[in-house]
Amino acid sequence: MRAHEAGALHAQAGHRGPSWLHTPGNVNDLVPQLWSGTAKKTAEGSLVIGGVDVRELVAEHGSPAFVLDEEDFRARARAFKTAFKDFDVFYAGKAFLSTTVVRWVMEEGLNLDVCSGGELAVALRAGADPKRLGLHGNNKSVAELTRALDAGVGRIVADSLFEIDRLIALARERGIVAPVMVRVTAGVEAHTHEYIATAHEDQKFGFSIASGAAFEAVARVNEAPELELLGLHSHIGSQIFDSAGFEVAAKRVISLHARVSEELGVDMPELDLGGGFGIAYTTQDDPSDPAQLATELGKIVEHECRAFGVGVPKVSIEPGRAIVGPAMCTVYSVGTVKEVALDNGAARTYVSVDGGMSDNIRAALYDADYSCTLANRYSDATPTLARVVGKHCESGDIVVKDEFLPSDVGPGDLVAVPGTGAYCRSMASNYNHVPRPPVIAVKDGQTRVVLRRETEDDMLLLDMGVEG
Ligand SMILES: Cc1ncc(COP(=O)(O)O)c(C=O)c1O
Ligand SMILES: N[C@@H](CCCC[NH3+])C(=O)O
Repeated sequence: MRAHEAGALHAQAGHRGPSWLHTPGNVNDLVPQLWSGTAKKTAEGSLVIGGVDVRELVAEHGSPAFVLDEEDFRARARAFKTAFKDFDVFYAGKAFLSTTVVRWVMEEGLNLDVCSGGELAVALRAGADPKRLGLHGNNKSVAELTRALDAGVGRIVADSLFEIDRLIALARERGIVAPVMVRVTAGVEAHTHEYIATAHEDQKFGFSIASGAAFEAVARVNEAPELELLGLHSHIGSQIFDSAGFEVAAKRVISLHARVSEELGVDMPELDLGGGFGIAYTTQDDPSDPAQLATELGKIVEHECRAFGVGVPKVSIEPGRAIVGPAMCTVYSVGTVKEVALDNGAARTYVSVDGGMSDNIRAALYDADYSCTLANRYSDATPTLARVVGKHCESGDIVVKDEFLPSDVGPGDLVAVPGTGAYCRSMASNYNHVPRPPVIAVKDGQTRVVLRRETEDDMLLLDMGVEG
């Protein structure tokens, strides 16, 4: 099919014709930048990742399933570690965490950022060195803080005055000095979805630099003998492509760093610029690679430190999505297909799969875009503009808003969605009592269950009304 015919197809579907879609001509091919490094299509059209054919993976483990490309995950972690050689790199576990992943992160020489007692428990259970852990959160409980202090976590990122007081009290009780960073808000409007931007003034995280609250918090930590002031922490948001936001944030954060040095006489040894580096969900997204990011961030920090006349502290970053996002895809089975007439006389093909918003809430929550491919066979049927939807009792249960799929897609086919490693399994729910899918690592033709599939029995175990 030619481009003008593709345009006609868009028009037919009443669609404004987004340029990120696969062109119908390559509907059987993968768009390499959206997939993990080892993903490829066989001549028969089936998707192979880590040397494992997803048809066999589904035959053994069922669907839906998250497929985690171990080599790709490790390569991305290593790329950050290598590029940011003068920085510390903390993998942000909120994107996806399991004990296996903690071990990979540690083996690749990265540190780990956790943001709850649960994530901390996974890290400790995996045998992570507590000194290489950082604990975040705007409302950490006393139990979480206690556990972190008792474990000897390397840094606790303080987010409120109440928490600073709690840390002082807990450290005093234990006769220890707690290592603390102070989370600040730089007042940056990051160019991302409102719900995943975190450095504008009107939100719950951190202490405002502009209002003076951040300086007061730093002074409070500094004067407490029970606390060791490590430095400032700033995270401007997630899925960000433009380094301008980091630049503005770094300027404001380093200005505060310099003020602390001048007025309190303290040279804080560390500075954390957070995570947030965007990935390609569609061909419209053009992310920077770690080497570019490292060069840009390194220059920004050096320039600002020189401008403010302070030494360059040890800088750290916290990428989550950029490491695990592209390393995983989700494989679904198609259950049913419907052609639905639109008001304008056009039609839309709804392809229903066996998962949905319970394993990927991002389309419903952030209007996120994804792409997909037919994963079990080659098809030379005419491409049709399809919407991939889940099985939940909710019309917003959309997995992929628009994608070309062969028009003969039907029950029993497999559809794979790339880029689902970050904030999909980790934000999964049991909505409609649909069990959460497993995460299956693949490497060198072998599969390894990283998280097993949830069962109905797992869910019923919580139901105290169950008799017998
Ligand atoms: C404090 C902090 N660090 C790191 C991250 C990881 O962000 P991303 O996965 O976008 O790299 C987040 C999440 O947005 C965060 O809140
Ligand atoms: N959960 C968000 C990212 C923000 C998470 C951490 N602050 C997403 O899926 O994009």
